[in-house]
Amino acid sequence: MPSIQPLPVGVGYGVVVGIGFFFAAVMCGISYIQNRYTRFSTKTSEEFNTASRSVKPGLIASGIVSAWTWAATLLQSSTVAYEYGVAGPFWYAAGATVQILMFSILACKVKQNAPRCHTYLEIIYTRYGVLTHWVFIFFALLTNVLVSSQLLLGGSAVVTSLTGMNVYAAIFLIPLGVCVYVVLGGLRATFLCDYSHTLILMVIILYFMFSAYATNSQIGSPSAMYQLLKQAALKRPVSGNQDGSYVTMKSNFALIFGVIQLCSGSGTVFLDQAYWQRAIASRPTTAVRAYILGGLAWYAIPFGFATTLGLAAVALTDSPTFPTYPNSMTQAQVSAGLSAPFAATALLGTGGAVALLIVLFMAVTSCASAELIAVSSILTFDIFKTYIKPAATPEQLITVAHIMIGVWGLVMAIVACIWNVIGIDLGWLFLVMGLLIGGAVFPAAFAITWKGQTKAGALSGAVSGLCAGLIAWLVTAHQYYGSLSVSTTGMEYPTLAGNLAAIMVGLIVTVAVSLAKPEPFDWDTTRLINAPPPLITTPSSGSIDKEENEKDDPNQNSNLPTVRDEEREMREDELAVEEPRKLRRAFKVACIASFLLTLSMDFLIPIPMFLSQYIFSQGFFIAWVVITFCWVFCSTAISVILPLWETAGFFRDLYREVVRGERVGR
Ligand SMILES: NC(N)=O
Repeated sequence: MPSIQPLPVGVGYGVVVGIGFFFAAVMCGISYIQNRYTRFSTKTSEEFNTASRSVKPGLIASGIVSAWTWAATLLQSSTVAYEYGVAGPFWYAAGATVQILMFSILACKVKQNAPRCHTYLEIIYTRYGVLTHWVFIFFALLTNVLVSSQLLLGGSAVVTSLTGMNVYAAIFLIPLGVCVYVVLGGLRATFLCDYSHTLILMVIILYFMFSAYATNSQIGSPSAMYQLLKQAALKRPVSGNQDGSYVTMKSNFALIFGVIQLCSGSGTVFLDQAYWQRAIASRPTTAVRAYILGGLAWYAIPFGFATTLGLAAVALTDSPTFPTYPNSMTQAQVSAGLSAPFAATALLGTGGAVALLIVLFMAVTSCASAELIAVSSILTFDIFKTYIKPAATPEQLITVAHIMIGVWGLVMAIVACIWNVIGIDLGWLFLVMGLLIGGAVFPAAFAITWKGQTKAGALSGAVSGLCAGLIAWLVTAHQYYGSLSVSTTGMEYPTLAGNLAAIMVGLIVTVAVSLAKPEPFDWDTTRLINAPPPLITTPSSGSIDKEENEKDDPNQNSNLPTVRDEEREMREDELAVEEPRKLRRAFKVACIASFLLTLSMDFLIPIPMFLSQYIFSQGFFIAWVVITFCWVFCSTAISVILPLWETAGFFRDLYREVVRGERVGR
């Protein structure tokens, strides 16, 4: 791949290895504090994989933001901004936010119908048995392998392009530090590292935004950006956009991209254990709030980043500071996701390149940590515990979970190498992913939301969706372009056809087959997943026996104020779980909020702007940029300030315990 290197190779190794191991050291410290001063020990399997189902909504929202922020969220969103103008970031963000909002419905249903599951595949196994379980394990792991390898593909392309670091070294070294810190900390500590990654991400996005729209000598204001985009449209008009303009929502290819994004994002959220794991880790009463907040906060990341760097790449292409000057970017560079790194370098020189490298590394590692622990849970609970050793002890489960994190780190690196060797880039993989997994989206979602779905419906929906997606994709590529190659199969129309066919056939077949031969089902079956045996006094009985609890407490610290607060919250959570009707209100909120927000983001705002063929005036563009800034600030408040505010009491108690050695409750 063509590369232009503003940074020395040592910076590449420094960021990839140095920051990775810095976070591993931070994780050691966090795990020590957690084991010493909280009720939750990282040495127990339940805590390692589910964070004891006790995480508050701000931290869950921050974890959702960080898991859903891929390398592509920064790179591909900037690519579509570079290719389609303002409509690209809009559709990237709107097309991939709605799935997180919709997932709030599933999060609530998990708490109501399977409150003690570790993975969504346990629900499939309990409802539909072994064959369907294996089919959905296939779709789940396919989703994880696509997402994980795509992270490394995009991340390594940029590291190599900016520093000249060997691409294969980058692919293997990026996950190394992440594996170490996930093994050390488990899910809860991963949330805390995710939080710090999100904080850095937000600061750097704001750094780029203020540079491009306020201080930079080459652009420096929304009106200067507007004028530069107008000039760019005269030299390089956008095909399919109204008058070739970069500042219009009337963009045919951006709309097509938005539809692909909607389909593919549905697969990569609904079939990725990482998002179920965040729902499972949530406190039952706040899971819905966490997903709505997480979705709204995430929207600002691709929207703010690409409205800045993607458009800056268009505006600065003819500037001597642009790395490819006097040429434009080649198609290979665009598809590899290099418009954002080139724009950062053109805007801010070496500082911009370093900031871009760091923000990208944060995105890749925080999402990789979510993928590692998600896959480790599937391999541990759905394969090892279900089929290899059903009587496994918690110690054996946690050992397997640790080993599987290493195994998956290796798998993701090997698959990313394969993509590199056969010439698959980020852009191709991004458009094709959804059609491979889309068939299983509705069958998986219905497994927890619709008691009318049958085993035959789930199985036939997923498999026929996959077949339909593959056929529609390949036939359309052949019909339109006369041959099947990496280039023709990565074009907009074939990938659109494949994505739509997979998801719609999956939906229609699962509903039709289930309704054709209904089978009775009661959610009590799934509510029993991992339920404690009767007659044993546990916190879930609603009456915590303090002595028993202290004996079981692996940290032996139950007289600490921090621990007493945690126990009180656990009692409240157990009551909510025992009485699922209490979650009905949350379910209503999830349905109303997610449908209204989806309707606004994907229809009421963009479609009239598309149909009216409106080209932004300078004033409208300025307002657009102001809204972008406001959204990024709100997102920072949700994902950075809210978790701090929620845990202020815990940190106050912790301070007293650590500094004053206090051990009695208030
Ligand atoms: N997570 C995404 N689709 O950027």
